[in-house]
Amino acid sequence: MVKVWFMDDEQETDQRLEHHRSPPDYLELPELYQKTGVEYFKINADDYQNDAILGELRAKRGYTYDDEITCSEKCLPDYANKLKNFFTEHLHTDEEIRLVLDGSGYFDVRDNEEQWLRIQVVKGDLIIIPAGIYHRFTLDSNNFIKARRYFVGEPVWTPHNRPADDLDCRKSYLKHQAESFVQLNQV
Ligand SMILES: CSCCC(=O)/C(O)=C/O
Ligand SMILES: [Fe+2]
Repeated sequence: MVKVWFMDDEQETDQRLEHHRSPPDYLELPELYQKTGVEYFKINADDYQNDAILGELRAKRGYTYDDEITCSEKCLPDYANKLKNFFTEHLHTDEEIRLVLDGSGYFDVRDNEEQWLRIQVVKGDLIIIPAGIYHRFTLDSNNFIKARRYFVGEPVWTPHNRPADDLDCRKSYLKHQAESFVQLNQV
């Protein structure tokens, strides 16, 4: 099962370590969604083409493009540079959808109080990172992940490094999160 935790503030040690707080402070998935809008689904990675949850997601959200990315020193062209860019805090104008087929890694997302939440993804985890949220990605100490990427229309992978607060997608994201917070607190 996917694990999510608040990160420590340690910046001198290896980004591939777990970076837990002391004591470790975990979040459940509903809390992750409330704080960030990140969505999570469990998929059968060995037979993802026939997975009903993925099929429904693809139809409902209109994913028309998919491909595969393998991040390892051997498989990823310009490995060091790409990993450096993945770990630079950024956002995208579209959702980032990743299904892990093999290996593992960490997606870090900023919560509503600017704290880093670390999402550990392993085989079968599908996450949807909303457009406009600041995030980053790193391999863990296994140095290997293979994932499928999904997109609506022609894929745009461009990362907008922080600060990117003037982008419409950032404003929409913040508005959506603020409205969800109000709704939640009215119940
Ligand atoms: C496991 S996919 C590599 C990371 C990536 O594509 C990305 O955009 C990170 O923010
Ligand atoms: Fe990204």
